[in-house]
Amino acid sequence: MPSPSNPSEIARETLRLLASRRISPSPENYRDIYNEIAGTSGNLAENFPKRELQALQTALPKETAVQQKLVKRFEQALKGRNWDELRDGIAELVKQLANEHELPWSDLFRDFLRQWENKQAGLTVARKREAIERVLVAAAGNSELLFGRLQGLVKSWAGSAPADGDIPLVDPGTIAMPEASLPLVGDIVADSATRTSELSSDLRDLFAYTFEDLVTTQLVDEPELAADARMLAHKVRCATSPSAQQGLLAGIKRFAFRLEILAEDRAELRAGLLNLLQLLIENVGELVTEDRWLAGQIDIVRDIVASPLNIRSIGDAEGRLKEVIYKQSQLKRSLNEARESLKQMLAGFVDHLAEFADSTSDYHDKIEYCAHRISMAEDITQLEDVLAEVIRETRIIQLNAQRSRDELRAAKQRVSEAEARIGELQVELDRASTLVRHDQLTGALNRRGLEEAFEKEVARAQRRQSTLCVALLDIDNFKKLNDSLGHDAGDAALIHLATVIRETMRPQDTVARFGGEEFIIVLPDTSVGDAQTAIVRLQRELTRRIFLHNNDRRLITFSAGVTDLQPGDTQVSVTKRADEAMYMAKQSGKNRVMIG
Ligand SMILES: Nc1nc2c(ncn2[C@@H]2O[C@H](COP(=O)(O)OP(=O)(O)OP(=O)(O)O)[C@@H](O)[C@H]2O)c(=O)[nH]1
Repeated sequence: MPSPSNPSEIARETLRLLASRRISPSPENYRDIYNEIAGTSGNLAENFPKRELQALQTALPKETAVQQKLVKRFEQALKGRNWDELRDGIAELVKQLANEHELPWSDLFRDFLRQWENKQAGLTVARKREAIERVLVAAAGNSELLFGRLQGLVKSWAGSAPADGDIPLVDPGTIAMPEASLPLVGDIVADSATRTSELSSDLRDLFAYTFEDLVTTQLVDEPELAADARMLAHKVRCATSPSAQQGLLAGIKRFAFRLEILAEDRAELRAGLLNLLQLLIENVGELVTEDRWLAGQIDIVRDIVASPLNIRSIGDAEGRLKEVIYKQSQLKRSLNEARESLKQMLAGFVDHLAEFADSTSDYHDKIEYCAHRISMAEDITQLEDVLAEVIRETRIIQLNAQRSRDELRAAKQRVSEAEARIGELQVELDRASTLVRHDQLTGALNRRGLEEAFEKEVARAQRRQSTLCVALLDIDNFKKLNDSLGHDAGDAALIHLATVIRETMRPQDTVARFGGEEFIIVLPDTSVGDAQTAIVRLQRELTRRIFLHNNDRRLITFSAGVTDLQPGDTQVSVTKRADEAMYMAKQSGKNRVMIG
């Protein structure tokens, strides 16, 4: 049979063959057999490289709205195997990419440089750098967006009022950048017109440089954060693709948040220090009665400056300083009063002495006159009168002398009473005011001190949205220890426990004596599980550091309740919960820690 030559014959023959070969009449099978009969290859439709084009479509950029639209069009064309649509789509995409490169980067850089070097009121180099960093983060990997944002930024700088005086190019405290190591403006601008395609790489370098060299120098006291900054710098350098840059965003935001917290802490620290210094200066006038007080004050400040600063130690020093100053002023006032009454007594006594001297010289004159009258007397009756006068004058002088002696005795008595009062006052003030916020026996905070510390910790936890735990400890069988070893041994045991607590817990944990043999520990930034673990660790430490009294070894144990601060809690409610948990610990056998 001759081969069919025209399309309708080929079509008919195709249908026949499909039937005789029992092949299902799908469009693909029809097309295959048609090609077979017509002697044509799979040609265009057959060769349509669907898989390759799909891979191409996946790789196409989709950052901007325009790009996304074009990719959509490409996808449609691909679905319909429409070569024409594909061709037009690709052409437009290429054109769009070319347009993107036509963004006037060199103009923008000229303006950028100009505004970078201009001095605007309130804008330091550090601020400008910060703004650039923000733009970089916001437009990571999207050059069109980056262009728009940078342009907006440069315009805002241009719109700022020029600075009157010399604005420092670098904020105080910011490290000056060694010119040789600057990977930024100079290099970028030198050939910005020819290297616009390398823009984001240069800006990445600038970004990494900021993290690695500038941020880390500000984090000498924060090695963990500094290590994170270096890690981020490394990641920024490696993040060449838009998706990698996008992936960096969350990390950078987290880092920025931590920097913000750190800045807040530092501000608080600075304010605390300033308060402390102010307090010292304001009250220096009070520190005149005894030099050792002044030395004590200075010692405290010296200690604070010598040790690593933290908000709690400054708060603690401030509290102690206030108490010392209070005591000092009280003591000074009392001493002044006592001195004043001594002065008055002395003045009174001198008056009496003068009076006494007057009356004695009067007496002498009178006796002399009497002696004269005796020598002139002619009979006994005349002598009687003179003698009576001598006796009268002598009595008067005797009475005067006795009165002066009595007054002298009374004054002496009053002086010794005043002395005793000063002594008592000193002891009383030592007891009452030296440790107003601290328990005198153990040196831990007392209830008042705890109240203040608790308030501060709660405010801090709320501000940072962090957890805060409270543990209440009660020594087990303390009465037995007191009864068997004596009250002094009991006191020594309390001191021992307070010492072990202070040395075992973290510096940021607050320790207070809540009552007789009860202690409270406030644990900031701690989950309730971790707080329980910390208190159990304290129990273990107590078994290691055994209490020794007159060579008598006694194991001190305690039961504890731990709870965390809940929304709406007050110090009373949280302490009550911890107390209930502690009670449960006692009920279930003592020497254990329960969560409330
Ligand atoms: N040495 C000394 N003892 C104190 C002080 N304050 C309270 N105490 C004593 O602590 C004891 C507490 O006894 P209890 O409340 O019966 O408690 P406990 O014997 O520890 O019994 P549990 O708590 O059930 O384990 C009492 O004997 C108080 O006198 C103090 O400052 N010094």
